[in-house]
Amino acid sequence: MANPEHTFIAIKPHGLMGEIIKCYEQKGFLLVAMKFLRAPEEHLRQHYIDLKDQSFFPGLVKYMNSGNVMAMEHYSWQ
Ligand SMILES: Nc1ncnc2c1ncn2[C@@H]1O[C@H](COP(=O)(O)OP(=O)(O)OP(=O)(O)O)[C@@H](O)[C@H]1O
Ligand SMILES: CC(C)=CCC/C(C)=C/CC/C(C)=C/COP(=O)(O)OP(=O)(O)O
Repeated sequence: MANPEHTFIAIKPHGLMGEIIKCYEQKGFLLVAMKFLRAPEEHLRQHYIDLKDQSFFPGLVKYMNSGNVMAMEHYSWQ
């Protein structure tokens, strides 16, 4: 099998984590690593750097930093 594509997916939990993960699995994304953590503000600023000039950027960083996220790595094959 060809080398897999690696995809990062972060979910901000609202009680539907299982359903959301299942949707990705059904689309062929294989969950290979997951970690529940609070993303540091500076990390989020860098992650969303493309959006830094958008009006919602400060709110986005604040929201994503306001509690834990489920950070996941998935493999998929074309
Ligand atoms: N118009 C908007 N108003 C408010 N928040 C937005 C808006 N557009 C994007 N966002 C927030 O910014 C986040 C990142 O947006 P982005 O366009 O980078 O999408 P993405 O799903 O992370 O895609 P990709 O990983 O391909 O960049 C979204 O998950 C959403 O929370
Ligand atoms: C929305 C968004 C951008 C979220 C980012 C969240 C974030 C900071 C994810 C980092 C995950 C990571 C590399 C963990 C390392 O775990 P490890 O077990 O390999 O190493 P460690 O536990 O020894 O540090």
